[in-house]
Amino acid sequence: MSLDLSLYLVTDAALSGPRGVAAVVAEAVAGGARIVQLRDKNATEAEIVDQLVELSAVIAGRALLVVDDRLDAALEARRRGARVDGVHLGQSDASVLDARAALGPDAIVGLTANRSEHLDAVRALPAGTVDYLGVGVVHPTTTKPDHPPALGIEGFAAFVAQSPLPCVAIGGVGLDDVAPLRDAGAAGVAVVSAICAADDPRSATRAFLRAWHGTRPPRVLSIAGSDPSGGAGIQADLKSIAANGGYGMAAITALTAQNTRGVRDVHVPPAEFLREQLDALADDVDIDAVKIGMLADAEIIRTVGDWLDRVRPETVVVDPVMVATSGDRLLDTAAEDALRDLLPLADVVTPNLPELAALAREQPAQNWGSAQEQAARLSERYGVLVLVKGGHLDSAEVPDALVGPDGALAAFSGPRIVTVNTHGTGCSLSSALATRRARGADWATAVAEARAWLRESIAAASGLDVGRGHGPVSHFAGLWTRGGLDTAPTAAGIADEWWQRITGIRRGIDDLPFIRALADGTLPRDAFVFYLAQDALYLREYARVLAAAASLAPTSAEQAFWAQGAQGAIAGELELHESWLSAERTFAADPGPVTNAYLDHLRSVAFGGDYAELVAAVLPCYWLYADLGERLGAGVFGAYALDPAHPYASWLSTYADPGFAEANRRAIAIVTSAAADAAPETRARMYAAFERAAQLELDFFAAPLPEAAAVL
Ligand SMILES: Nc1ncnc2c1ncn2[C@@H]1O[C@H](COP(=O)(O)OP(=O)(O)OP(=O)(O)O)[C@@H](O)[C@H]1O
Ligand SMILES: Cc1ncc(CO)c(N)n1
Ligand SMILES: [Mg+2]
Repeated sequence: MSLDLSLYLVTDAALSGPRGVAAVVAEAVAGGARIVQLRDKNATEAEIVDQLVELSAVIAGRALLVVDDRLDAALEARRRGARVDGVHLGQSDASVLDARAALGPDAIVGLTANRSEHLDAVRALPAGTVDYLGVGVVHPTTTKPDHPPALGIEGFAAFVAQSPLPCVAIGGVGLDDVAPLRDAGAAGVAVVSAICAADDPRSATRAFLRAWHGTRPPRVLSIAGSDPSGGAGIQADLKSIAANGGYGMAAITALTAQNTRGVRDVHVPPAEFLREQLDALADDVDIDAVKIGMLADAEIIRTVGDWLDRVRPETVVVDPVMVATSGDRLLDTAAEDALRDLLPLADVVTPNLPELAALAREQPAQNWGSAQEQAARLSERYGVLVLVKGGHLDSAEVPDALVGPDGALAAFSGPRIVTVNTHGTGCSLSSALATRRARGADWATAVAEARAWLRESIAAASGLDVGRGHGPVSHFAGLWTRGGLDTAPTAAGIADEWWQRITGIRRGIDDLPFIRALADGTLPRDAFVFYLAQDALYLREYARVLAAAASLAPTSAEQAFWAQGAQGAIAGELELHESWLSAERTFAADPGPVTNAYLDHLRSVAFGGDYAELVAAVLPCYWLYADLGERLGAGVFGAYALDPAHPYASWLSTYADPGFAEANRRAIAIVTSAAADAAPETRARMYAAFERAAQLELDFFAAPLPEAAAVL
């Protein structure tokens, strides 16, 4: 193990209290202490040997173990099989030369020093005799009653500047001293009472380490599967960690063949190789946080659990990848049991609703309140915090809650972003959470920060245009924008986003009684004729608006397209209307309130003279009718809609016509290209005009048949 002196624990039996030195050492090492000095001036040689044997077992190779002064005890403990890495000697203790000779070249030999003559003596020694100097006391302390005058931070800095060896600051070191001592050149800080007397030595140790590492990016390890599409798995984890200020590493548990539309195959390398990956890292890198994702089977899960139990990283987040988007369970029973056994080794587990139910061995919660109660039971049972994710709720808001054994500790919510690009959101959230925590945030703050980053990434996902299924989030969108690397969204990405953002409207249209009855032919004739009469009035004005778009078009091709659209609205579609309304009566109806509202919207946008905004406003009429016509013509609403004997077959065939579909594709391309080229604020106005028109399309279909309608 490398000589990491950053957090050097010196034991004190009295301060450790009834729980004992070994318990304090176990917690401090779990908190990240990487070197421990057993120091007990009152113990006998035999007692020191026994303590070294006990501490060696407790530390289990996760930290270096040295003993203060007692060279013989170190040798005896080694003879009894203990791992004792070295000794720390005072100026009046055995000579460092004897210690080096007795312990060998790989041992750790430390020496107390605090005067310039001590440095002269060290310089006179053969190179490699002493590995580090313990320099203090920094402040007056009771743990070393006979200490020399305190150096203070400045005195320590002056001494370090003269020292040929790494210097560990010792004596009265408190949390506030850590950064100044580090900045003064310390190789580490030796802490006694601030950890030995702490109620929670693990947290106290972590606090010292956070103070020592300051803004160094946390080293975050993802233990997960590979997703070649980059949206989930270790690929998403590494991007999420980096985007949230961490240094990402990854040990791969499984290889998947997947894309934005699903998983085709999974290959699971031998668990032993995963162990090799994990040990290789732990032997070399101090890992600040671990995020655990896809673990394919029980053996893989147990391998990770054994490693976690040995290494005890400061932060562990488990994202239980147990249920596929399709709802299929991804793990067999043995693996699910093994995953439950892993939970006590984690700080937080981040299940979505199906995964929460699976872990709790209960039915899926039917509402958000019961989901949080289920999470509290899981938290209580396994001693782990639960970030229950509400993304799968069919609600306009997307809630998440950080839940402990007594219920929600923090609740979060925000409007659902209407998009299909949510592949890997769970992976990304959990990795961001682990990173934010490792940067020093408390859990609730870390969740809030991770959510905010993820929201920004989801919202920007349409700009990536990756795959034709559920696309990935844009992990660096915020950084790209703030760094001037803003990538304008693509036309395809905008089409996807706009279409998704009106999902509610589209579902609303499909659910309308008018549409249902139109599809199955049960729509009363007078209701249909009323709709057609209003539509005729609408189309006559719509044709004028399209002509206005033609007059504003920036290219002749677009001018021709909109002019042709105007002609089609008057000739082609009205032909249908005249067949029902008779030529002389086609425009006889009075425009209803919705007809007026829709035409007012189009006219006001046309009057504004902004071409991009105007073509966005006319697009829903193309897109929603083409979509409806295509699905009716495909039998989505029932095969009867395809029957030539259908009472409204002429309407259905007009909007299922391939020519209309082509015109729609062309209109989408023109509008979304204009949006992609537009400034963000213009793009926002375009979308607003588009969404307003889409809503008016729904209102138009839903317009109730007036009691005394001038039905023709
Ligand atoms: N459409 C959305 N709008 C806003 N936030 C979202 C949306 N979808 C997901 N999120 C955020 O992402 C988090 C995780 O997403 P989700 O609920 O899909 O988890 P998951 O099912 O585990 O994801 P994955 O399939 O990647 O594992 C949610 O808790 C929520 O915070
Ligand atoms: C490798 C991998 N891990 C996690 C998920 C969950 O999104 C996925 N799709 N692929
Ligand atoms: Mg998930």
